[in-house]
Amino acid sequence: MNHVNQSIEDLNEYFSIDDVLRFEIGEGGLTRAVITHNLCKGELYLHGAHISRFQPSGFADILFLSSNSQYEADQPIRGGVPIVFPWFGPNKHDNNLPMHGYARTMEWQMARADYHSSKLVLELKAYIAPFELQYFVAFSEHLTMTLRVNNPTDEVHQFEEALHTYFSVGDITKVTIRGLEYDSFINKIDHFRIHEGESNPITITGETDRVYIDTAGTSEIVDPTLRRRIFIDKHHSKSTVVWNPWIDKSQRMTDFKDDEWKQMVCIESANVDKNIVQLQPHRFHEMTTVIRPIAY
Ligand SMILES: O=P(O)(O)OC[C@H]1O[C@H](O)[C@H](O)[C@@H](O)[C@@H]1O
Repeated sequence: MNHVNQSIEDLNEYFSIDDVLRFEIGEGGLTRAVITHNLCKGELYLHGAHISRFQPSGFADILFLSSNSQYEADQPIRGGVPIVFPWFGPNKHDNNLPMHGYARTMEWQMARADYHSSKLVLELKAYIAPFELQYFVAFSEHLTMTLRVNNPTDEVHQFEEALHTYFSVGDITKVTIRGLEYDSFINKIDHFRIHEGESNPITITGETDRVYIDTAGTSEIVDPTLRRRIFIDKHHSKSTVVWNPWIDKSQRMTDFKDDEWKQMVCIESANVDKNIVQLQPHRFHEMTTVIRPIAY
């Protein structure tokens, strides 16, 4: 189909699947896919290819979504999984460019929807010069996200990327994050100084904004309040970002409620800073994250 203007009618005609996938107008008039199958419920906005909901059967929502989120065409949605691309944080050459790049505020195009073996796979596409992007999202008992970046040019190009996943937690002060012990990190709230890794799992006791470089392993959120663990597996992601704005920053964020820091933590699968990707001509790079909740 023509991927330029995708109306709700066109999207439903080409991609809807009975009792599994439909398209509708969501918050702020933005188009979203609604996923309902026997293993999970989900939502994905074409604005930013932004997953705003993932709720496997038997669990409360896995993703945090701010009740103050704006849902405006030029703003990122606050919560869910914003895609950070092609730079992380402020642009290093031009401060007027948007924080975290263009991907999270542009309109993505639906390219494919397949349902088999209780797994719904959506493919979305976008173009951010000089890159062609494909985003594969599989909704099942797990949530699997793969960002594929293609370099169709004859030159090497570099980019940073992150799947900036907001996790919903029962009480952030009781949560521990495992899997990053002994790894040193860039501490953004301490003038970007390198801090040595700690032997204990991470606990959040204040504003936290850490970039772990060369960390390719699985992380785990242990949430005794919601009685669940969430495993975060990664492939071809060498950086991990841990973020919670805590009290003061929450009050400064207009699209975030003052007390919502208690109910969320971001664990971001990424390739940033020294792990920036140098993409050779006519090659692609794929970064995958799998979100696996387990009750306990
Ligand atoms: O407010 P945003 O542009 O969505 O950024 C939210 C956060 O994203 C990342 O986690 C960065 O490390 C933080 O420094 C930033 O505050």
